[in-house]
Amino acid sequence: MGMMIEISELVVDRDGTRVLDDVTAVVRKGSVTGLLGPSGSGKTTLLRAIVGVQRITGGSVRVAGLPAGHPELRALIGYQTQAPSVYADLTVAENLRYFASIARCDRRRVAAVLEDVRMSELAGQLVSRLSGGQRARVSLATAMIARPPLLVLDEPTVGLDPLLRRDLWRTFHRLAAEGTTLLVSSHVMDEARRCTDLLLLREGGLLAACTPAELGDDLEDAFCRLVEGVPA
Ligand SMILES: Nc1ncnc2c1ncn2[C@@H]1O[C@H](COP(=O)(O)OP(=O)(O)OP(=O)(O)O)[C@@H](O)[C@H]1O
Repeated sequence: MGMMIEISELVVDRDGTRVLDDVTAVVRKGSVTGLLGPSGSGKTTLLRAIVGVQRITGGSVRVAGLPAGHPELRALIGYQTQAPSVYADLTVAENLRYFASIARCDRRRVAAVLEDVRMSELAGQLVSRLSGGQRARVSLATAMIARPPLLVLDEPTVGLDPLLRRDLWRTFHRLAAEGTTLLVSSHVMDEARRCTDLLLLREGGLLAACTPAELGDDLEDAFCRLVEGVPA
């Protein structure tokens, strides 16, 4: 299996502070890779570097064989930031139709993607009248509308109840089975179990690249030990 993302000796400084320090990692095509780490460990910054919106100090980031930020990558990557990026004064469906037209994709995708995020019943609702979790799901749907081969999702399950969370992870795996690569950040260690591959960050450094099975049964404990540098 080929690599969708190749990160080599990546260094990022933000406002004079080293935020990522010598990160080398890969994301396999077709994987559901979890990017996990405590708050402030650099997850968002790493995702930004992959999407090509982060100035980097050193090293390299390549996506589908091209340098991150290359114009050709724009159509290949769906990015969901932590801040829901949808229009409050439009309905759910209007938002999706708008993003579909920008991405020049078939409007018939709107119904399918709303079903994916379990928002079909609220299609006619104004976004300003949605809950935070519902708004986040509309935002996720906009990232998925054009069926990009790579989805980069920054904490997509924050604020969702367990059922929705489970549904979304099922959707992620269905997309992966259809050939999409997903890179999903989370600070909830429990979600690590749902990933095929894991990248663990601590204080801007890559702590481990492994599978959930390699961490053992008690993920929370394994993670704390890794972060604290305690031998298992
Ligand atoms: N715009 C910025 N300018 C300077 N430093 C920043 C900026 N944004 C974030 N940082 C710093 O970079 C470090 C990593 O932040 P980042 O947002 O990448 O972490 P994170 O792991 O995504 O955290 P969280 O889970 O809380 O979102 C933090 O120490 C943060 O203070």
